[in-house]
Amino acid sequence: MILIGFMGCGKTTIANELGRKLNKEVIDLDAVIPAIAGRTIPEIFADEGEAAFREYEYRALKETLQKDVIIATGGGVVTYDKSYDELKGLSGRPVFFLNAPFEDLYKRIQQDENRPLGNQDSEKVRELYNSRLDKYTSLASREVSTLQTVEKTAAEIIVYMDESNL
Ligand SMILES: Nc1ncnc2c1ncn2[C@@H]1O[C@H](COP(=O)(O)OP(=O)(O)OP(=O)(O)O)[C@@H](O)[C@H]1O
Ligand SMILES: O=C(O)C1=C[C@@H](O)[C@@H](O)[C@H](O)C1
Ligand SMILES: [Mg+2]
Repeated sequence: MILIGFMGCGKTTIANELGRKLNKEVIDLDAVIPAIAGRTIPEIFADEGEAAFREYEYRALKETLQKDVIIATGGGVVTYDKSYDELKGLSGRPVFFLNAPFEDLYKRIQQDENRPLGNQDSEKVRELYNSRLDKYTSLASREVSTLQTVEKTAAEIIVYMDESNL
């Protein structure tokens, strides 16, 4: 399964919880990218720019989709057409859009410096969120709120998987 959604929606956290519960390997694209690029996410943004970051992210996505693992994507994966098309073309693999009100997401991402695009003033980040919403929705097999505990979110996803025989 693949988890998508804006920064701070809980993709990494929920993927790890699902991995524990389902005893399945978890791969976070934000961890694969620095391994491919040989530098951290903020370094890639600062030295090579966002376009280069999106290409690394696309390579990380393609490589990881070969494996039967739980995938936590980065918040902006949907903004790059090649990555979007890759996700759109998946069949038989559920894509969960994790979501919460923008104000909650913004609060959650302030404690972390690994998100250069999240460390801007709230109106800029809100614009980014609004510009991505349709893309998350159009890729989603199911939207799940993370305005509930991590355990409840993971349980909701597992019920959906069971009911859909996935
Ligand atoms: N109900 C919740 N579900 C998931 N995460 C939550 C929840 N409440 C608070 N958080 C917190 O939100 C923060 C962001 O979560 P996380 O890093 O999993 O987001 P993400 O979607 O992976 O973001 P990014 O796109 O930047 O990788 C974490 O500190 C997490 O503990
Ligand atoms: O929303 C985004 O554009 C990003 C989210 C993070 O997960 C990282 O992938 C990176 O900071 C970019
Ligand atoms: Mg993450």
